[in-house]
Amino acid sequence: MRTAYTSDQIRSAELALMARLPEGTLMDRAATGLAGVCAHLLAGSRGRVYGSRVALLIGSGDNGGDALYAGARLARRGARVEAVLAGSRTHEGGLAALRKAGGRAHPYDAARARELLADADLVMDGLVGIGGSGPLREPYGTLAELTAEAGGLVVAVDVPSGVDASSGRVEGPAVRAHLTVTFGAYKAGLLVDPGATHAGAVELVDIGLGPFLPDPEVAALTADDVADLLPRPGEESDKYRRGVVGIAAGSDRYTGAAVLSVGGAVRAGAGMVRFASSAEPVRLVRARWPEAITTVLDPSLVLKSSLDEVGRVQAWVLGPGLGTGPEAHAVARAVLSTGVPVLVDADGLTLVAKDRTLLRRAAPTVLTPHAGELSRLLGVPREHIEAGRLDHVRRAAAELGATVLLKGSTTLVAEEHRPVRVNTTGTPWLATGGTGDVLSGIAGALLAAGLTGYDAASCAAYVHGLAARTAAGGGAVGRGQAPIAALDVAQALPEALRTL
Ligand SMILES: NC(=O)C1=CN([C@@H]2O[C@H](COP(=O)(O)OP(=O)(O)OC[C@H]3O[C@@H](n4cnc5c(N)ncnc54)[C@H](O)[C@@H]3O)[C@@H](O)[C@H]2O)[C@@H](O)CC1
Ligand SMILES: [K+]
Repeated sequence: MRTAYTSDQIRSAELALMARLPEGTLMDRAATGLAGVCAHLLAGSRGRVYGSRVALLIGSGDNGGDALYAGARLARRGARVEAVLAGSRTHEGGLAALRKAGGRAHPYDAARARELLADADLVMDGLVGIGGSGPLREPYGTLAELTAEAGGLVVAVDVPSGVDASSGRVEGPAVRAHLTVTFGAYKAGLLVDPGATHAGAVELVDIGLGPFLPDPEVAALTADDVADLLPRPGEESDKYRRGVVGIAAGSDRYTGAAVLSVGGAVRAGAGMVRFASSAEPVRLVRARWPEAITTVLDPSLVLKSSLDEVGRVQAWVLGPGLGTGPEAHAVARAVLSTGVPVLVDADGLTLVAKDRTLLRRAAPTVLTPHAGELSRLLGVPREHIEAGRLDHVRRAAAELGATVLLKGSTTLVAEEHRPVRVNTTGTPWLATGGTGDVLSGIAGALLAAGLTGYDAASCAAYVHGLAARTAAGGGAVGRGQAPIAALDVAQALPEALRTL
């Protein structure tokens, strides 16, 4: 499990550790690690550190101090290191070390800074770290924007300046780094968008904080964690014990979502899929997934809130392509009044946004909105959700009394009193119609197998992202990949699952 923390949590741990160590030890560890990573990068891009050009952007706090000491180490190895002093003050020890090692420092000047950045093989962003708050003030904002024109690699020190370390929020200009070298522990804002995108790859330098860290605010499952959580059939398993998932999806108008959701469930290993809908989606699901047991729902029975004709299930998926009219509402009421876990997606979310009483139930509920759907559920503008994904997914879980999986470039899963789980798999190719329907089926199959809502949602997100990468051609994004269709993701599930 990769764990991540807020700035306050890191700061308290640092204070506890610092009290046990001689002054300057932590900064020395941080700067040594930072210089090592930068030297490695320079050796990779230029062949050697000697003679390479390094620009340092230095703010007034200890983040600048880290960059200055690391710059001094690179200068001692023959790099030409020049620092732009942007703050009202500068870390004295760091500045002295840089000068002693032959590095140079200049007061901020926009034209000069632009030249330095354009010429540098590597830019170190030491403007602000975990001490930053609010949008970057000048001249930091301008410098952050200038890093976009930098000719070489941009390395953020601890946190990309302009990114809120605790939440990943970005308000105004912010550094976009190729790599962020972070100290002691991951900051939550490095794993959650938009912060995660600004951070680029993240490298952790151990400074000994481990024993002093509290419970994390954010966690990311690794492949091993997911492999441990995924159900595997035993000798005495049969299709019922492996989990029967009911899927109430599709309508005569929207049929594809049903086929995709059923596909996700079948391929993710459901013991059995029971599909209930109107005649046309049932016909199409039978044609595409003969494994599914189908029922054409009789509207009069649904209006009486009876789903007995469908047969027993251990969990329901409700919503993809269901429509939002009175009949869909009746289906939603019938499904949500059962005593089994229910995953609500797509049109199901629109229905519960209009009628929150549907969510008054004792069994677990998992909601899987994207930002637009969450905006309707919470009555908050979509832009606010996008800018503060971590805060809003937490709020939704508390307010709606459900496990909430917020889809997007970094998918988040929140449940009250648990760390928010952030998904690390996936690919930008996933941003295509129907992939969410496949996800609903995967998560439904895992719920039916007995995973908690929290584990089912986070494992489903992981496996879905992995299958998407597999379908696209491997890796996150880059050459050698091709666009994918939603059904490709369902089809790639077995190959992806075999790697776990
Ligand atoms: N505390 C520790 O034990 C360690 C801290 N380290 C480094 O120290 C950093 C934290 O240092 P500090 O607490 O000095 O804080 P920072 O250096 O992160 O930033 C604080 C300074 O930035 C200014 N500032 C804050 N928000 C701003 C904004 N929006 N625009 C412009 N200026 C802004 C503040 O006025 C203050 O001068 C960490 O991120 C890490 O890089 C490391 O050396 C490891 C050990
Ligand atoms: K920084």
